This record gives sequence, structure tokens and C-alpha cells, in this order.
Amino acid sequence: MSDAVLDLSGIEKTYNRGLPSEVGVLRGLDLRVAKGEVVALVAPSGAGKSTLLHIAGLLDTADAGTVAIAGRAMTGLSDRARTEARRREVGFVYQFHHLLPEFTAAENVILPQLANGTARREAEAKAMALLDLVGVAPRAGHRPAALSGGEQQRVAFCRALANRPKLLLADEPTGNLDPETSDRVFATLLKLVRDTGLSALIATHNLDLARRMDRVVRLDAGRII
Ligand SMILES: Nc1ncnc2c1ncn2[C@@H]1O[C@H](COP(=O)(O)OP(=O)(O)OP(=O)(O)O)[C@@H](O)[C@H]1O
Repeated sequence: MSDAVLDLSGIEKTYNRGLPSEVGVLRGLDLRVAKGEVVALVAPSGAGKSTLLHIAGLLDTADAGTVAIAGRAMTGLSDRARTEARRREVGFVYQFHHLLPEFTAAENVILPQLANGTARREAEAKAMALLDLVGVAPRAGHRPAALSGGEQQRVAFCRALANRPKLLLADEPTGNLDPETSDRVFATLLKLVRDTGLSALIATHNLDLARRMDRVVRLDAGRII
């Protein structure tokens, strides 16, 4: 096995197989993300970017091909084992933050750690350290509604990283921010990923952002080109 943190090989995915509405989305897709590497995923709308991220993040399964994360084969696991592996190995960031509105910024970063069995004191310290790294520590006691869009998204980054995943998957992580804020918040995300030695696959339509990553790959006709 290579030193890849994400290793997708021969991935195929078809929706509505056998029906007139059948859509073949991924057609023998291969993609590797090395340890510490940050890869930009660029894809036209409908090309299968979300399908790919869901399969890579163990939220969905492929019809064929293999998925390995941090050298461990994830193909053929039970639903429960897949969910556990996802919780342990993968962090997700979406275009919209999906923070819990009734909890503070800090609590949003603490809760997933408690769910994973981390002691409260340790979870609190980790949350504050992460919020400090992205410059939101002074706002830790505020609920999401009292934070700016950029601050909300930075809290979402901290939540994604709270359980020390090996792989970060992001889908347009700054896509709902104005261009200037997007630029700043994206720089924060990249710094956070670099500081924590994480590997990341980040989907974006923004070619300026894509060029700031280590490598740009394009999804086209069900494969990486
Ligand atoms: N559950 C589903 N059932 C049937 N077809 C689906 C399903 N999910 C996605 N598709 C189709 O598969 C193709 C790829 O969808 P996907 O959501 O992966 O695209 P995407 O690249 O993420 O698009 P966008 O950038 O617009 O979000 C699309 O043609 C979509 O209509």
C-alpha cells in the first residue's frame, strides 16, 4: 500500500441502475491523496463531485472499486463499522456550516468530541485551541446566529478537525461567502490543514482558490483527468 491517506481505485457508481432513468456517474475513477497533501477537486455541475466526496467520506458506497483511508481498506465493511471509521478518520466541511444553532461556537466543537468518548476537560481545551488557531476564540461563547458568515464557517472548520481526522473532505467550503471573505477564510482553512498535517480533498469552482492547493484534479466523464 502506498503512503496515500485516501486511495480510491476503479470506483464506479450508477444511480437508478437498470431503470430508464439510469445515470452512470463514476466510471472507473482512480484518485490518491498523499499524506499532508491538499488536493483541489474541480468539476462542472452534475459531474459527480458530491457522489465522489460521499464515497470517499464513507457516507455512501460504490458499486465497484476500492476505498482505503490511511492504508485501511474500507470496502465491504458493515454499516456500523463504516460509520465508526468515518467518525474516526474523516472530517467534513460543507458550503453551509450546519452548526447547531442552540449551542455556542465552543460547544459546537466540543460536542463531536464527547460523542467520540473524549473527556469534557480535554474536549474543551482542544476546542479553545482550534478556535484560537482560526481567530474565533474571543467569540467562543456566542451562538452561531451572533457570528458573521466567515466566523461561522471557521467554527465549522474547527468542528471538522476536532476529532483529529486523517482526511478532510470539503465541498465549496467558502462558497456562500462574499469573494473577499471567502479569500481570507480559505487562507485560514489552508493554514489549519497545514498546521495539523492533515490531508485534504477540497471541491471548489473557484480556480484562484484551487491554484493555492498542492495539486488540482478535474472530474470529467466519471474519471479524474
Ligand atoms: N440519488 C440519486 N438518484 C439519481 N440520480 C442522482 C442521485 N444523486 C445524484 N444523481 C445524479 O448524478 C449526477 C451527479 O450528481 P452529484 O450530486 O454527484 O453532482 P455534483 O457534481 O456534485 O453537482 P453540483 O456541483 O451541481 O452539486 C447528477 O446527474 C445527478 O442528477
